[in-house]
Formats: sequence, C-alpha cells, structure tokens
Amino acid sequence: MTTQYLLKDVAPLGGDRTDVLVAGGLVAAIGAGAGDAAENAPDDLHVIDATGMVLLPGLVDLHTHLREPGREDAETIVSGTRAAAVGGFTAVHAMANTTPTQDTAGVVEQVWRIGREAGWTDVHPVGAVSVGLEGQHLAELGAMADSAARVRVFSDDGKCVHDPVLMRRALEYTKAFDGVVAQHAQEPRLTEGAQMHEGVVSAEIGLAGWPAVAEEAIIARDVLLAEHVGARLHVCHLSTAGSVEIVRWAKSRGIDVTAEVTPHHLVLTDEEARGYDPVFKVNPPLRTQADVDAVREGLADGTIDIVATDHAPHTREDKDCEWAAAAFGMTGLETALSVVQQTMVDTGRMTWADVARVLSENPARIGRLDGQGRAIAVGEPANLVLVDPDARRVVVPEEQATASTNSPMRGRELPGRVVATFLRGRATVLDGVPQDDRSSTAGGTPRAAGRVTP
Ligand SMILES: NC(=O)N[C@@H](CC(=O)O)C(=O)O
Ligand SMILES: [Zn+2]
Ligand SMILES: [Zn+2]
Repeated sequence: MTTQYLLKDVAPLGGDRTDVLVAGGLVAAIGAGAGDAAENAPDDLHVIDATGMVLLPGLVDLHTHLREPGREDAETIVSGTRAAAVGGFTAVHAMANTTPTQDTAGVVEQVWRIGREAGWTDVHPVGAVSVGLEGQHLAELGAMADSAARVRVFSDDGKCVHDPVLMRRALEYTKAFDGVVAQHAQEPRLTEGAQMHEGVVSAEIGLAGWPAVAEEAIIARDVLLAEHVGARLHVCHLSTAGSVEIVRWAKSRGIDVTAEVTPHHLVLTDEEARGYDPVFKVNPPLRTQADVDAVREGLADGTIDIVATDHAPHTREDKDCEWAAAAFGMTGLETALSVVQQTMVDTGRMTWADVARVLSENPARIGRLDGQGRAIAVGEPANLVLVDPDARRVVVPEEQATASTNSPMRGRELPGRVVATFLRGRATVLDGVPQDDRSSTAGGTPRAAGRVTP
C-alpha cells in the first residue's frame, strides 16, 4: 500500500483554496471532498495542512550541471538531484560538459540510468553538439536521440558553438527529430581572458571585461541561422538588455527561438565583483542594473520563456582562490524558486501561474518531456511542489543538499520555502526534508547522497 497525501486548504497556482489528493502516482481528486476519494486505509493517508501554501507543478530545470561523470568531488548525480528535489524540481536536464563528455549514446544512457536509479528527479541528459565540446565535429546526435535517454536538448554549454557551419549542421540535424540546440552565446575572441562584465566596474577594479556584444552578436547570428534552417533554437542564460531586444525582435519575426534567464541574473549585478569574492564569478557575468531590469521585464512579458538555474557546483579548491584563478559558476537549485518569488512575484510582476509557466510548463515543452510541466488536474501524474510563500530563511550553503558551497545567496534572507516535492506521487521531500529512506512506488527508493557506483 503506497502512501496517499491529502493537501488540505491548498491554493493550486495561487488560485482558490481547495483540497488535493495525491494517490496512485496521480492527482487523484481535487475539491472540498477530495479526502473522501482516499482508499480506505487511514494509516496510509498522510494529511498536510497546507493553509496559505501554493501548489505548483513540479519544477523542471533545463540547465543543471551534475558534474558526474568526472567531477564527483563537486557534485554527483545523486547529490545534485537530491538538491534539485529540495528546490522543488521533479526533472532536470544534465549538461554535457562532463568528463567524459556526454557526446555518445553510451555516456548519456549511463547518466540517465543513474538518475533513474537515484529516484530524486527525472534526469534528462543534454547531448553535446560537438565531439568533446571541441567545436570541430558534430557528435552522434541521432544516436543520442534514439538512445534510452531520448535526448532532445543538445548543447556545448560552457563553450559556444562558434563555427557557423557547425551550428547550421547542428540545427539541421536536430530539426529531424524535433530536438533543439541550446547555445552558450559567447564570442570567443571578444572574451579572451575575460573575468567579468565589461563596464564601469571592471574598469574601476581592473578586471578584464566581457562585453555585452560578445553575447548579443552570437544570439543575433543564431536566430538568423535558425530562421534560415527553419529549426528551433534555445538561448542559454541570456544576460543583457540587448539580448532581450534581439530575442523579442526574432519572435516578432516568427523565428522559433526560446530563451532562458538564470535566477542570479535576475537579482545580482556586477557591483558584487568589487569585493573580489569569486563566488560572484560566473559565465555569462553578472551585468548592470539596467540589464537586470531588462531581463525581469523580458521574463514578465514572455520574451524570455523560462528560468533555468545553470546550477554550477565547484569545489572549494576551484572557488576559494584569487578571482582570476577561480572557476566560473554558482549553485542555484535550492534557491531558484525563492529568487523568482522575490524578484517577480513579491514585486507584482508575475503571478504563481506565471511561475508555473516559466519554471515548469515551458521548460518541459522545450525539452519535449512527457508527464512533466502539466496542469494540476485529476488524472495527471502527481509531479508537484508545495510552497510556503510566507516563510523566510537565511541561506547557509553548508546546510544545503548540494555537495558544493558556492552559492551567491550566502547570508541573504529569501522568501518562500519548499515544503514538499512529489515525483509521480512519491514524496521526495516532506516538511522541507529530503526523504532518503522512504520506500517508493515508482522509480526506486531515493538514494542518500554519495557516489552511485553503477
Ligand atoms: N555558468 C558557469 O559559469 N559555468 C558553467 C558553464 C556554463 O554554464 O557556461 C560550468 O560548467 O561551471
Ligand atoms: Zn553556459
Ligand atoms: Zn551552464
């Protein structure tokens, strides 16, 4: 007998309060009498008083670095997906810049399978566009698409697919199986040695700059290529006002482009670099307040389709050093929803239904996922996250589930708390706590953090 959950007095998508029964892996009943639909086994009915809480479809991340295989000292598939569940996610896309690279059917199947055995979230490996992310030869895109991992998102993330001919070929190939190329838009020559955003702050503190045009030039080229080929394109971690304008223009022209913004680009600026703390070193770099304002506006008006974490865990050795030597990247899975609440919901720019759109529905659609990002309706798979928007907490990276501590939100007070996460009706998180040893119904028992040896 599997546990059934009755969420009492909950507000689906922030709307009217009602009761929701989760049973048999599904949303089994919605409405005042939902509890009556529970099977006659009171011991197995777990009632949650959800007064004041919001129920959303499980979050879907299109851009997560899980680091396994190769850098299990920074994160593993288990620790990263456990962190994702704590953050309210039920599916993540695992970026391809692993060692070995996720550029063959064998490697992506391995990542997918370890994720499935871990049971914290669905894991959808992203396939590399080029062999070894080297930008020379196309990887075996078709074989990855046809593999058990059913790859639909392809990216050399961390590196830009710079060669326009290779980019064109990738768009042509992925079009054949309804895949998408997710581009890390960074003109390499314009960003050689770059350490932070090029602007007033970089000039004042003496760090080499990464100009906005290095991002915008690639996005402009790629939307034109996508139009020419008739393929779909996804823009990773867009960060400048100019990028928002280009994507807005491309969409108005009917080009099949989608774009993401990270939580950190919604809230932090290049002013953070003044303290030379490498926790704020990230690619693309933190930009100016005008850029932050523009990406918020772009997200609110639908120009930017999704928020994706770009969760990029790094070891202390790779981060606790001088700025120039430190790795690019910051963690984000466990704070993403709070940052979106703080910057978009609590400021009146978006509703909770909009949050569901940008953190669940749209990323699931872009990744062509089944059973994720769906409406909260009777008969749908119970991939859900229960949020208490009135809670507040101070971020302590050492207390997070991720294996790394490079959170730029350290010490900040953020609104909102994930109370529970359900993956196909099984609670991966309850009362904010990951459910390491709960027995499961589908997909195996979640495994505790630590390396899974396949
Ligand atoms: N975002 C980052 O600063 N770093 C990412 C790579 C990437 O997303 O470009 C990483 O893999 O560490
Ligand atoms: Zn990137
Ligand atoms: Zn990334």
